[in-house]
Amino acid sequence: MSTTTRTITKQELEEHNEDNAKAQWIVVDGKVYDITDYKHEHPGGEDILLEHAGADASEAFENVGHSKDARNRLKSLLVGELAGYKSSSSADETTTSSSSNEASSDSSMVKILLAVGVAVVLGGIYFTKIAQ
Ligand code: HEM
Repeated sequence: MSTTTRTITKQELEEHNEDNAKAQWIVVDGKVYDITDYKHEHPGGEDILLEHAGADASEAFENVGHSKDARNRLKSLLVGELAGYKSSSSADETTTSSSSNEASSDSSMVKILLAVGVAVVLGGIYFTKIAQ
């Protein structure tokens, strides 16, 4: 049985570069994929995959506009997740995860409290003016 949820350090990833005769890995969107066997089958060629071995290929992968088929193929090559991965694209700003939803609901609570505070102050000023 393979362990698909393994966490891979940047150092471990970098060791699996094109000079590693045993296994080469690439990263797409924070996930590490084993291209050792797949590189021979890749329709875009072996060299282009090896160029990104041991590194993040997210941008290159997206730029090609790979099909759904290609994305499905990725799943079968998964080794694990890259530790401490931060997306270099802005894609994660538009696709909200449940954790960022929590964070944004926190900040909208602060906005509501601020709005109520401002309303109370303005109301207070208004009524003191009226009372004069
Ligand atoms: C393990 C990761 C990758 C997988 C599984 C993969 C898979 C595929 C597949 C299935 C195709 C055929 C077209 C399609 O279905 O979209 C393809 C084409 C292509 N791939 Fe990848 N790819 C990977 C990574 C990359 C990377 C990192 C590059 C770097 C630029 C790349 C460059 C290309 C190019 C240029 C083509 C077009 C080939 C042509 O139409 O002549 N691929 N890839």
